[in-house]
Formats: sequence, structure tokens, C-alpha cells
Amino acid sequence: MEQVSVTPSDITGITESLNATETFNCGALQANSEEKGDVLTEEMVSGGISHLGCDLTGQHHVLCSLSLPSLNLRDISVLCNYVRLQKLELPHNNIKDVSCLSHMPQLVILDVSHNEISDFFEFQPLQCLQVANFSHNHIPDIKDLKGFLCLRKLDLDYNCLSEIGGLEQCSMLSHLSLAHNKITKISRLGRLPLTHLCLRGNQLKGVEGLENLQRLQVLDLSMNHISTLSGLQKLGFLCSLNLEKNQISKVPDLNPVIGLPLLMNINLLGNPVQEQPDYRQTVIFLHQHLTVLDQEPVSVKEKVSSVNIFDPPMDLLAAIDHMTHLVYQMGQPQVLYHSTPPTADVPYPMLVLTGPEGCGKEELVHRLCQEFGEYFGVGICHTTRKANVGEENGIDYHFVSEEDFQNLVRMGKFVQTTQHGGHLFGLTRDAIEDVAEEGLVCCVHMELEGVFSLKKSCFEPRYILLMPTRVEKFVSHLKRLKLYSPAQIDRAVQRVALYSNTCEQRPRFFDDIIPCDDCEEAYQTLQQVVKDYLLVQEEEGKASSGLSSDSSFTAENPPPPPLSGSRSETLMSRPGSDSSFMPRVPNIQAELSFSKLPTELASVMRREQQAREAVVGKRPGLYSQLSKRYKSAQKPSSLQHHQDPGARFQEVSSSDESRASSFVSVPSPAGGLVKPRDGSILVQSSGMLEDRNLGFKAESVLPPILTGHKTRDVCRSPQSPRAKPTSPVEKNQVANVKEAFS
Ligand SMILES: Nc1ncnc2c1ncn2[C@@H]1O[C@H](COP(=O)(O)OP(=O)(O)OP(=O)(O)O)[C@@H](O)[C@H]1O
Repeated sequence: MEQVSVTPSDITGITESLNATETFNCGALQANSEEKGDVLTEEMVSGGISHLGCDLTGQHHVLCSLSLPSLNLRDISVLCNYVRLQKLELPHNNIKDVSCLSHMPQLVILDVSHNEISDFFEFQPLQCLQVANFSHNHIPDIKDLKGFLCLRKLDLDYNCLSEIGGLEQCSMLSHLSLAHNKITKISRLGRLPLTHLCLRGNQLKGVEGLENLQRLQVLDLSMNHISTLSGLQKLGFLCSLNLEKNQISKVPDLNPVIGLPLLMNINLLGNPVQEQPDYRQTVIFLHQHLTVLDQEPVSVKEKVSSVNIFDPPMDLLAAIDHMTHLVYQMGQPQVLYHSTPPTADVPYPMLVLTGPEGCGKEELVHRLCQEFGEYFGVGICHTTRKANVGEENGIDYHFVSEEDFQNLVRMGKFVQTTQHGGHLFGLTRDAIEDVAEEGLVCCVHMELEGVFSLKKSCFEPRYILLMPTRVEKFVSHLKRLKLYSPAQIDRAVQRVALYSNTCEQRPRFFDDIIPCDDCEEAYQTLQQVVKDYLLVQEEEGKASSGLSSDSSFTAENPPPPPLSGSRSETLMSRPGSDSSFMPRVPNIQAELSFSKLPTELASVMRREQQAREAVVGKRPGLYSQLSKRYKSAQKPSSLQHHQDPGARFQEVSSSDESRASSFVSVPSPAGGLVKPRDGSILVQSSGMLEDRNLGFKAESVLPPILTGHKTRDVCRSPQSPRAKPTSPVEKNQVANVKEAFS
């Protein structure tokens, strides 16, 4: 094809030259430059020119792009005539003088990289220039670029710059690259709208001077001598930070960038901090947004394991705690306790008061156990903390040394342990057993961690949360006690949120919530809750003497089912309680009721009524039948006898159907269990079972609460201070307690 030579006069309005320019022939140009030395000629220009487009006025067609790379050009003065060029690429030449650029007011893109330029921007301001590449030259400093109004991207890599300046007026500059210069300090970047800044390979020791670059997204500070990142904490849009080969030595040095919300990529390769133990996990834990660290993607697994190491969730801690105690406990001789659940369905009844430190739960536990001493006993925990004034060993806690505590752990004594405020707390099986032996419900107080752990165990207590609803009141209450340091008060206040979050995130985690701003009021409410559980609410109306009313629930006059009162509903909507601080707790009963159709509810009520009647002996047939079905499904073997004392018990007692039926736990519609209420049946069966030795221990094998009350009511010697005749009312109440807490 014929080579077309383009002169400056041809540039405007030439359309027919389009084909010619598209056949840019580099070989021909090189030959031409060799002939003419290092001077750019018009022939060479016509060979390198391309792209027909419109000029900036939009009125003329022009050939607006010239590319002449690697031609050893030194003199490009001929370009003075090409006034409508918009894109000029002259990389890899020997150009020193670019003053001809002053004649190209429409120039938008300029690449004069890899040349011999030492005078920076020695030409008239180009108002349209947007992209300028002056990398790989010999420029010693940046002159004032005031007139370059549209400059967006400036590349000055591999020059001899020792400081930054002259760019303050470039109000559109978003990309600036100053890699591999000799810059020792970041200065005069002001409030440039930079989004990308590269300062790789300079001599920086700090990063001051970047704090006002609020739009910065990508920052490359690699290959410097930076040891501190102070100043970067304000860069809220930063997404990528390259700190490769610097002097960051400790994880805390990263603090200024930890928490930058959009920072997802950090490169710390070649920094001393990498030698720190658990370095990667620590950084990933501290900066959970990271998707890439040290050029390696951060996996979800890494994130989860870092959280599990440095801030394990309560569930995990509880699982570990439970597993530890279970393993130690399995190493010990297995005995059957009074509190051993006879079957998975019949837990030993327990009540746990929980809430933040200082909310008074310990006091409430003791008051409750004093007032309702016939039903509740305090489960006394172990602790390694010192006894406060007025506290007694064996009453408030078992105060033990850390060594003793650890020994107890290794002996498999604990059901759960927790570390709180630098001290260890734990509930032993023996502590529960001491109460169970008395035939009482075990009542304990503990922090949330303890609750999580206890929930993993075989016990299924009722959990009541005591919740401060007004921060100021809670704080002043803690101050008044004079037992807590300011730090402890802060911790207690912070933990209130932990409790309320748990309520919100885990519906039904707690069975009840009681506001505890006022200790007296809290106790009144607790009393009411407990009475509800004991089903004596209605009784109270009839007899002012509290629990020991003469009238009792009978088959004809059955007590309301547990939880069927509206107390929890009224509690949740207590007037005056600060709902912003008070977590919302679903009313379980209401939910249950609302989820059922009226006919379903009616059926449920009917079955419950039948169950009650059957339990008191009015309709034995139904439960005999249930018992039979249970028995035939079990197909008991001698092995099973040993594994499941409850099954054995049922088989043994099934010789008398109606009696056996009285001991079978029947799932109630409310999700609880309907249990025998006829005291005489308890007495007979308990006596019968006491005669049998199952080979575990010379003790009767009964559902624990039955045994307990049995012991209290019947089996104790007359000398025993607790032994006393059991009235029908009391028997009823005992059954109610069992039902309520199981
Ligand atoms: N076994 C346990 N597991 C978990 N937490 C426990 C256990 N035993 C006690 N705690 C809890 O440890 C915390 C610290 O106990 P301490 O007796 O020092 O508190 P307190 O100041 O008396 O608090 P409060 O007035 O709420 O009872 C309390 O919240 C207590 O309920």
C-alpha cells in the first residue's frame, strides 16, 4: 500500500488519509530515523500518526494521535506544527527538550517516559492535559502545575525527586505515582482529591502528610523505612495498603489502620512484624474486614479460627468447659446421684439466677431459699476469690486456692467453671447433690458464661435473668456498695449489653427476666415468679398465710398449668421499665397459645385435664396404657437395666399397672411433664424401691426429686429435723414444684 505523507496542513479535514495512517509501519519509520539521525521529521510523523477523530471544538475531523516509541529521537521540534494533537506517545527515546508541547493546546494524553528530560513541564500550561507520564527521566523537582487544570493522572516514577510540591492547584489530580525517587518526607499534598498514591521505593520513615487525603483508596508505601503508621487513621476510604519491605515491627504498630472500615488488602511482606508469634491470626482477628493479607486471600476458616483463638464465643467456651469436665468426670468411678436424671425427659429441678455482676442475684438466691426453704436450697459454688467482709466459707462460696480448684477440676468434680474478673468460679456436682439429697430444688446464681456452660450439661434449670434497666441507677448502686473499683463498675455496665444482646439474639434463652433496679421490687417479682412456678398463686388469694393453705388442688379443682398465667406478659410490659435498656423477651406461653387453633387448644386442655385426673388416680387406665406401650417399645434387657435406671424402675413397678402409671412421666401439652401427685403412691413405690439394690450404690433408684421429697417426707428417721408428716396440700405442692422445674 502506498505510504501517505501527512503535513501539518493536511491534518484538518483529511479523511482520505485514514487508511494510510492505519497502516502505520514501524519498520519504515525506524529506517527513516536512522537515515535522518535523531531528528523527528514530517515523514516520520506521518508514519506514526493515527486515529481520525474530532478536534475539541467538534467541528473538524483531525488525525489526533501520534505514537513514535523507541526511535532514539532527540529533537522533536517539528511537532510545533501539529497543534491539534490530542494524544502523543514518545516513550523510549532520547528526548531532552519538550518545549514544543506548548503548541499543542488540545493535548489530552502525553507519554514521554524513558527519555532524558530533566526540566519538568518546561512548556506552557496545557489546559486539556489529563494524563502525563514522565517516568524514567531525570527530573529533580516538580514545578508549579497551576495551569494544568484537568490533570488527573501524573506518573513521575524513577526520577530524581527529593520532595513533593507544585501540585496543590491540581484540583482534579486523582492518581499520583512518585515511585523510586528520593523523597524523604510527604509534604504539600494538601487536600488533593487523590484516590491512588504510589510512593514505593523512596526514603520515607513516617507517613505524616497524608492525613488530609480523605479520598485515598489505594496507597503504596512499599520499600521505604516506615515504622509507624500514625496519620493513616483518618483515611476512611482506604481499601488497599501496601507496606511491603518496611520496618513495621509490632502488631500494635498497625493500630492506626485497624478499624478502617473499607481496608481489605494489607501487604506486610518483608516487615519484622511477620516474625511475631501468631502474626497472621492476630492481624486477621484485629481486622476482620481483610480479604487479602500479604498477597494471600484470607479464608473464612482463618477468620473463624482467629476469633476462636482471641475472642472465643460463649458457645465455644461453654462447649470446651463442658467437654473438659465431662472427660475428667468420666475418669472417675461412676455413681448414681440423687440429682442424676432418671431419663432424658426428667431433669433434676434447678433454678438459676443470672445477671451482671452486682445486680444482687446472690442476695436474692439466699432470700429465696430462706423464704421457700421447703422447696429450695442454695447450691454453693467454689471460687478462688478471697472472701469479702461478712462472707462465710461454705455459705456464700467454698473459698479455695487456685491449686485446690484445679485439683477439683482434675478430679472431675465440676459441672461447670468460669473465669470472671480474674477469679475462677465453679459449680460442683456435690454442691448440687447436697441440695438434691435434701429433696430440694437447687438454686444457684451465676454469670452468663456459667449459664452457657450449664446449658450444655445434663441439667435443665429454669433461668431467671436479673436485669438493670437504668444505667445511672445501676452505676450508683454499684458505687454505693463500695465493693467495686471503677474498672469493675465499667465492666459490669458493659456486660449489661451482653445480657440484653443474648436476650435479643436467642429467644427463650432465659425463662424469665426481672428488672432489678430496686432490690426489694426485684425480690417481690421473683417471689411472684417462683409462686407462679409453684402454682400457688391462686391459693394465696384464699389463704393469707401464703403457701400453706388448707385448700389444695384436686382433680375437680386442678391448678392452672405452669406458665399459663399472664405474669410473664405483665412482667414484660411493666410500666416504667425502660424498654431501650430492657431486652425484649417473647412471651413463650402467648406464642404457644397463638400458634394453636382454638380446637387444638381445647384438645390440649382436655388431655391435660385427663392427665391430672389420671395422676391423682381418677383415670388410671389411660396411663397404664401409656406405660405398657412404653414398656413394649423398650424391650428391656439386663444391660438396659444398668444403663437406664429409669427404665428399670418402670419395669419393676409395672407389676401394678395403676401404680406404675403414676410414675411414668407423660409429656404435657405445655411441653413440660405431668408427674404423679398422689402422695400415697409416692410413699408406696419409694418404699418398694428402697428394698432393691441395683448394684450401683446402696440407694434407691428413683427420679431424683421424688426420692428427695420421699426422703424428706417419709424415709427420714423421726429424729431428723426435717422429717415431718406430709399433708395432702404439701404433697400437691411438691408435685407442683417438680412439674414446674422439670
Ligand atoms: N459457678 C459460677 N459460674 C459462673 N458465674 C458464677 C459462678 N459462681 C458465681 N458466679 C458469678 O460470678 C460473679 C462474681 O461473683 P461475686 O460473688 O464476686 O459477685 P457479686 O459482686 O457478689 O455479684 P452479685 O451481687 O451479682 O451476686 C457473680 O456475678 C456471680 O454470680
